[in-house]
Amino acid sequence: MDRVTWRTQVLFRHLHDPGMRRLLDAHNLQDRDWLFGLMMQSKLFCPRNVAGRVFVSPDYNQSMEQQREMTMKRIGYLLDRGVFRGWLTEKGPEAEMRKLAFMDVLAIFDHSIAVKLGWCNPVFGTKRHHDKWLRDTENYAIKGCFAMSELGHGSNVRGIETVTTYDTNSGEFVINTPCESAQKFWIGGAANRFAAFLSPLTSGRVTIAVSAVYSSKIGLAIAIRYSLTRRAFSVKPNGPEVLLLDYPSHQRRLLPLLAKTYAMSFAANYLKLIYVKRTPESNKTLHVVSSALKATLSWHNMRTLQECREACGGQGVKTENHVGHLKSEYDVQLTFEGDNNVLMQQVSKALLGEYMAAQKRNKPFKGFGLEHMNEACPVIPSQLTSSTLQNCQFQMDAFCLRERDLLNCFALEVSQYLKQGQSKEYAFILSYQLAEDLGKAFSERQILQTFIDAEATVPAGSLKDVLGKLRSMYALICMEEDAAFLRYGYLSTNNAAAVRKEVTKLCSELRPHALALVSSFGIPDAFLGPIAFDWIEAYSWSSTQK
Ligand SMILES: CCCCCCCCCCCCC/C=C/C(=O)SCCNC(=O)CCNC(=O)[C@H](O)C(C)(C)COP(=O)(O)OP(=O)(O)OC[C@H]1O[C@@H](n2cnc3c(N)ncnc32)[C@H](O)[C@@H]1OP(=O)(O)O
Ligand SMILES: Cc1cc2nc3c(=O)[nH]c(=O)nc-3n(C[C@H](O)[C@H](O)[C@H](O)COP(=O)(O)OP(=O)(O)OC[C@H]3O[C@@H](n4cnc5c(N)ncnc54)[C@H](O)[C@@H]3O)c2cc1C
Repeated sequence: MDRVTWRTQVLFRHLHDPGMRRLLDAHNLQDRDWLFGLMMQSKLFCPRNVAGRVFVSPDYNQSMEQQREMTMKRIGYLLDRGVFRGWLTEKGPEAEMRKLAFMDVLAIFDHSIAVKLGWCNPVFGTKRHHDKWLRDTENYAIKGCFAMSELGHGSNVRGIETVTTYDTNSGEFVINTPCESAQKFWIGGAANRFAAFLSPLTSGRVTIAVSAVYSSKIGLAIAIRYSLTRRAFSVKPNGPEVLLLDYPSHQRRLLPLLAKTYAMSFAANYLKLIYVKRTPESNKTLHVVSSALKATLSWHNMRTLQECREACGGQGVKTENHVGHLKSEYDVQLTFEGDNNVLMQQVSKALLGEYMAAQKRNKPFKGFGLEHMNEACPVIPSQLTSSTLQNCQFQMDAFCLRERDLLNCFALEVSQYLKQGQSKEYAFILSYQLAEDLGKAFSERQILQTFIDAEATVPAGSLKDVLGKLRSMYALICMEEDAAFLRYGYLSTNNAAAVRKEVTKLCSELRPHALALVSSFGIPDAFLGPIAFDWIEAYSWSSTQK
């Protein structure tokens, strides 16, 4: 890599706008940096010096038992420094947001420690149980686990077969496993009458959704930094080789994913807020939104990591460059805490329920953000100019039109099956394609709304201008990628061509900001990999012999 590029990189590194980091991380920035520092200063987090730069990352070459042992030692180190103070015993949004911030940071270091901390100490029950168990659980004096899934049933919780009866004589619960398929399975850390019983699952879905976004950020920070120093092929004889991110094709592979990651970062912050401010009345909405975002953000993460891994070529496969390894670590998030496809059914099922209720009571739509359906149906202009395409009202109109039409079609199809004599459950199952389209439309409209809300908090200026480009990139790449826009006629083929052209234009407009945008992720250099920096130095013969 030529020195000029590298010097520019070093200069550029501090050009990221601290305001953008504040907007993305949104809360507890000082707590986050404190915890990053705690991890970077301890040998337990495997600091490694590569060409004068320190990286921290678990040693994934250790055996499972060794890795488990190291995870517990790291937890002990963090416990002694008060990281878990109040996690279970302090109530209220402030304490929960601090815990969520720490979970974000821990997940950036290692998926396993975050899962261990986030899930393996659930304490359900009433005040009596909490008074007795929470303090010792928070101090890791006792460890719990959550044994809901069974060999025969995971998604279908109604189907679990274990039977618990209370023996009044002995004052004990008798837990009976009536058959092989009832054996408890997948009990994390092992070694709950229905909605209320399931609502504790929501906290896990919130933390999975948020951690998935941070995982995407790690992948993109590494892949985009690498694409700003890696060169391949010249375009004229004896000319310099071209920087990867100067190839329009490479921009098209990474920059729409960058825009989506920004959008989903705002959505994740919104999800945390509605979670910490939950009430019994908001439980259902929280369940539906957390189901939609857990599925959408974890799917996005896997797609982003795959693209970033390929964008780094062979270097993306090396464990120390994280991207390939993150794919295997985070794949499970599409399944545990609720299979993504099953959770997306919860979304379409709830929207259908709201639709039927509004029709039955002949009242306006209320809830799940469906209030837009009480307004006049949006009209998409026949000619889409660049300024129209980048206009947020047009973008929201297009997303609302898609959601409104799909919900109407879905409800109609289900009612037709009911008229044919199908049961409600089977009518729902047969209408799965519209249900899936609707779940996607709901999720993407939610995400766009949180982007627009975050953008509105930023005063006019260069930061707001870049955010506007990112929001347009998010909205337009969603329109380009979702066949529903053409299939159901929300966009004409000419309009679709205009959308595709505008995405390419936005790639070239965002290209100059790429390094600043990934530097605003709030992830210290030590948590990235060598190829994000001076990789020739990192892999030079002299460095590798140390
Ligand atoms: C780096 C990592 C990040 C940090 C880590 C943090 C740690 C935390 C996460 C990590 C976890 C690691 C270990 C993994 C643990 C697990 O996997 S635990 C087990 C998870 N299992 C599930 O999630 C099971 C999925 N299935 C279900 O939840 C249910 O079966 C169902 C599909 C939702 C219900 O289906 P069904 O039987 O058809 O009933 P419905 O009619 O659809 O629902 C009944 C009503 O209940 C409402 N409801 C359902 N769930 C909830 C909920 N969670 N909260 C609130 N309300 C809920 C639903 O909306 C229905 O309401 P009405 O329509 O109004 O009746
Ligand atoms: C690493 C790990 C840790 C875990 N930790 C825990 C834990 O601590 N506690 C706990 O209780 N559980 C835990 N689980 C279990 C986890 O919650 C279940 O794996 C998850 O809920 C999915 O259930 P399942 O594996 O039975 O898959 P299934 O429900 O059998 O799903 C298999 C496939 O069927 C599809 N499918 C299911 N239902 C439908 C439907 N109605 N319509 C269409 N398609 C459908 C799904 O989309 C999926 O593709 C863990 C799992 C793993 C992998």
